[in-house]
Amino acid sequence: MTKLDSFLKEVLRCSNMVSATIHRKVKKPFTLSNGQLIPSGVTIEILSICVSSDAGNFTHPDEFDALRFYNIAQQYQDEKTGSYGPVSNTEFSAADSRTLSFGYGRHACPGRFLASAEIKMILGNILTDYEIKLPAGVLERYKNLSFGPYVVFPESLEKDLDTESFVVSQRAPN
Ligand code: HEM
Repeated sequence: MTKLDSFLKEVLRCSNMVSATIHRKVKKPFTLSNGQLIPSGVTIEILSICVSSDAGNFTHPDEFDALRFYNIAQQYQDEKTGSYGPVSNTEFSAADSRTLSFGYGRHACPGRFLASAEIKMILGNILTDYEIKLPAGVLERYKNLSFGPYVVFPESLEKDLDTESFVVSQRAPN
């Protein structure tokens, strides 16, 4: 399960549905350390995609590494107890300042634990009951398209999703 956790966290790090999270309406004006005034009434947001792809946070941040967080967690594992300790933040459902996938701090997503459990149940069923493969001749995943702050399927893929993009067949019962 720790490897699935790592895989899911890396999927959100690399292919989040949005490139910006933590939107806030400014109630009182304030000034940044570079002198820029942020007036009241405007909406600000954090470009989380810049945080999660920062080389200061992750080695080779542009690569998809399914075991990235699993390997980070190993560094924090207590040899005696086997637990990973609170500092690793490598669980899929952790609100993590290096990815911001679920936000961070007081307003971090409260639904992340439910989302994590649901996604794992769905994936568990798919992996148990189905064979999944790319269509013949296709060797890599389609490229994400960005539309404003949103990451969307390429238009052609939406049409083909059921038939061609993933060849899915149900396993015969044992
Ligand atoms: C993979 C699935 C999900 C992702 C990636 C996600 C991500 C986020 C993000 C980035 C925020 C903004 C945090 C902020 O502004 O600081 C948020 C807030 C929130 N999410 Fe989720 N979320 C997911 C699933 C869910 C589910 C399943 C629920 C409810 C059952 C939920 C309920 C909420 C609520 C109520 C807030 C507002 C929290 C607040 O403002 O205090 N989310 N979520």
